[in-house]
Amino acid sequence: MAFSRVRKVDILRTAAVMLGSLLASLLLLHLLTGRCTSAGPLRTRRLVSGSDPGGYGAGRRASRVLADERARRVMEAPPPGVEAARKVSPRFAGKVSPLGEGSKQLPQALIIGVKKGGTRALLEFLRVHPDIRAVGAEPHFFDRNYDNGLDWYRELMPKTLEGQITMEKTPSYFVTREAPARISAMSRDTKVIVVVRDPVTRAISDYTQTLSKKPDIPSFESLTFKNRTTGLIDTSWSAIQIGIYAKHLDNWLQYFPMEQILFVSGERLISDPAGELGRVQDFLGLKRIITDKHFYFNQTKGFPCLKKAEGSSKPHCLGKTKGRTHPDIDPEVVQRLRDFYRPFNMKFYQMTGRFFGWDD
Ligand SMILES: Nc1ncnc2c1ncn2[C@@H]1O[C@H](COP(=O)(O)OS(=O)(=O)O)[C@@H](OP(=O)(O)O)[C@H]1O
Repeated sequence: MAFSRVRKVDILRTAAVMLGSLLASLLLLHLLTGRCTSAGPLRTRRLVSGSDPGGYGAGRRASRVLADERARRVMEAPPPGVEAARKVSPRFAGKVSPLGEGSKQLPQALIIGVKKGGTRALLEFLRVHPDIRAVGAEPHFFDRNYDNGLDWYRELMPKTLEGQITMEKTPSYFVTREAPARISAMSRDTKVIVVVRDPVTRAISDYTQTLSKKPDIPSFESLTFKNRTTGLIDTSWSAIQIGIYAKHLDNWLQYFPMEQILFVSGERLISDPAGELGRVQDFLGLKRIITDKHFYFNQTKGFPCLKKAEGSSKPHCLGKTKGRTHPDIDPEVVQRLRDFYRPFNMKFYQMTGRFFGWDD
């Protein structure tokens, strides 16, 4: 009797110990799972904007960590059937390479204009940033090639790692009526950047480019006016039309809030490239990696150049077609154009909240 009571106590004690350790294991398992889930996706911004003051090194290290993260995600990817069943937004539908070197994404940021504003300089400078990947040529997707479809467009893009920003520049988007609606249909979150320049110098620069291709065109002065004697400006001439920034911006504001549009001063991009690049990096949510250390002023070219271009250790200035000598234009015509643009410029300063100083 006594013996069987002892046995019963033993059995109960053993059962209690087993139950206890089972509960402890369950608790441990719960804690571990909870921890993994709450870690969530690795955010690039946190990685690149950490306190490591390593400049380029920090950015590259961040990209390496991101590559590891990408590899981990590929390893953890659900079976193909499960993934296919998920509704994937077009932006993230790029194929992931089995080697983990990235995938093509639709751009999250675009340089939309203006023609002759300094768009090439801005893109070349931005490409130095380790978290920006950009296509070199102008895709002209939202104006000329829209019928080719988003898959065609995505295919043009360079591969990116998680957290890197894909960009392209096509300066004609700013003046293309359909562009904002189309870009918004791709993604309402797209960030757009407009490099603006004094509309009078911009018009002359535009004309200089056309003249270099077709030396027989009429003079700038004669193209400017519908009727020179009455002084009526020909606003249908694209060189003039493009500079009515307030009008084009109105169209963009139908689709994008002002916070998603950044205006870069084409003049300051030349006089203080690092300053303007600082604003652009902030706008894109990137660490300010491109600083004045990256530029030098090339006296022969008369423009700022990169000490090291993207993927090279050599200094790099833009090509011969950037920074052309402009023909002399009749000062009276220049003055007439200044008078013409002044009210539009004032409206544009008001709309953007930035004074560009073209009317001093
Ligand atoms: N760093 C640097 N180097 C050379 N050129 C520079 C630079 N920064 C701005 N710019 C100005 O860029 C003007 C050309 O603008 P875009 O690149 O937008 O032209 S285009 O629309 O792509 O044809 C070009 O216009 P032009 O001077 O009339 O040729 C330049 O004034």
